[in-house]
Amino acid sequence: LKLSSERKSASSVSKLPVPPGASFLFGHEKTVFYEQPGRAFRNWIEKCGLTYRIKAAFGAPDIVVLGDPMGIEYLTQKRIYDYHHSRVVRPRVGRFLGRGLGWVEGEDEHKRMKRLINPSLSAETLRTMAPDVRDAASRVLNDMSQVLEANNGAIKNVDVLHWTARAALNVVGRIAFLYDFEGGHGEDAENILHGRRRGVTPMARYTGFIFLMLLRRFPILNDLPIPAIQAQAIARLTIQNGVAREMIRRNKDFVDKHSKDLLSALLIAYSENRISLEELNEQISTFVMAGHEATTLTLGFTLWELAHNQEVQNRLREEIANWPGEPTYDDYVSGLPYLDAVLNETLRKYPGLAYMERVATKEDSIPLKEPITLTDGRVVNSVEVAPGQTILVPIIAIQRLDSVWTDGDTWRPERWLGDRNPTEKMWPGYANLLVFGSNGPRTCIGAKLAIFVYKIVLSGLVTRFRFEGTGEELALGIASSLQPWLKDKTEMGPQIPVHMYAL
Ligand code: HEM
Repeated sequence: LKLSSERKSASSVSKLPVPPGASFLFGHEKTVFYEQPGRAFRNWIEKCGLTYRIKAAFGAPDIVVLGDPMGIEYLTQKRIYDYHHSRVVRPRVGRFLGRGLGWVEGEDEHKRMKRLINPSLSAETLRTMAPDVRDAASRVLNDMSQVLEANNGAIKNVDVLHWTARAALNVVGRIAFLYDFEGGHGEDAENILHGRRRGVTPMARYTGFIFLMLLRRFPILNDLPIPAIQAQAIARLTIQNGVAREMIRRNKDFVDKHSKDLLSALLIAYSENRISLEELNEQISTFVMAGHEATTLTLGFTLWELAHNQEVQNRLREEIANWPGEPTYDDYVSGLPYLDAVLNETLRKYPGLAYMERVATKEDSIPLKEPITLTDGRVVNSVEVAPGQTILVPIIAIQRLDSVWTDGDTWRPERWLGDRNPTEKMWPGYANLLVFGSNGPRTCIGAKLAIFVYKIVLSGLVTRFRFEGTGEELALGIASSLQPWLKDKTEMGPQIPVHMYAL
């Protein structure tokens, strides 16, 4: 008792500014959920500053909303091992991806897994894989060309996620797992992609609010056989019960010790008893899922924006078409500035992980760059938190702040060219965004691969095809990752419709 009251008095959370409008039952969380992703947090940043607290639903303890760049840097780079995934997020990561690198907690275990996987996703390895990435992407692009040819060069209202998912899965299968997903049209690929779709159906979203709130309050619900929760596991189980076993069966006796791909690295570790069969399976599902999903959506959002910005589309096509020969890995990293601007702008406006949520395991003092005025009038430049404190980094809100980006909701790649306003360089992380995390130990390990695959696939798409808008409107939502639904047609599931023409 003594300990807990000491901790309580050390925390300054109850004195943080709090926005108006909390409901008795749902706190601020209902507003967060029903507005477009990030919108509520942006409004509250304008009222309360970069760091404040919100009331949680069902009387759960207040949540600290941390938008301060120094605070985020401190938490994610210096102290990330003291801030764990919450009891809501962690089971969800386990269900969607598996109990692999994204799920593990504890510095030693996490570092051990990272050491095992890092070499397979390094720039050095990716450099050698360029021909395979190109080849695996071409397989899907060729399929698209054929479908267009069969339709006299034009397809109206095509869901581009159908194709970007197949491209991303086909590439990750080939280069990370020596596995042929048959252009994303094989039975395995269909099962994984179909399973994933079921996991993020609008059903999952609309039952989602009450669920999420109840889960926060009663994490034990995670273990009950609730359909919307179980649906999140379908794609992972498809992998673990089929594809992963097949990958292991085919390759375990022929591992090339010099091979740099992820499957070989995992199989070598397994054969040397450094990892268990269970871990092998969990890592495979983690990397098949994480390896294609966010890339699929980022490519999809890009095509949506290009379809609505013909000038950008033409300029991008021109830059790529004018490149002599095939760009190498390094050319893709730094030689095509407009392609890079299109990528950054899409990552800024549509971060796959819209909100990052962590829970303090220790008492801590989080330093802040922007001082805050507490409700007792004191001006401070740190937040004192107690163990168990939930902290939410509103990534999508930060990346769209008008005070930083001027027109935060506008997709405008040009903003990335030339000198940028210094305020745009405030946040730590890739391109001063938080889209891959923020350069700390738990930052996205697949970022280089994702960027490379994105650039190769997008280059192929815009040099072969032209995209136009359909007149539909997108309504973004969150089902663990940022999802595109169609306005007033959410029951149709996530999709990005465009008209597509052969060039
Ligand atoms: C555009 C594509 C991608 C985006 C936006 C993205 C975003 C992120 C973010 C924000 C995190 C940090 C999560 C956190 O700290 O809570 C993360 C972690 C992770 N990502 Fe990615 N990711 C992408 C692509 C990939 C790819 C291609 C792979 C695999 C090849 C991958 C594998 C992972 C893994 C395993 C983690 C967990 C890392 C750890 O906890 O140490 N991601 N990703």
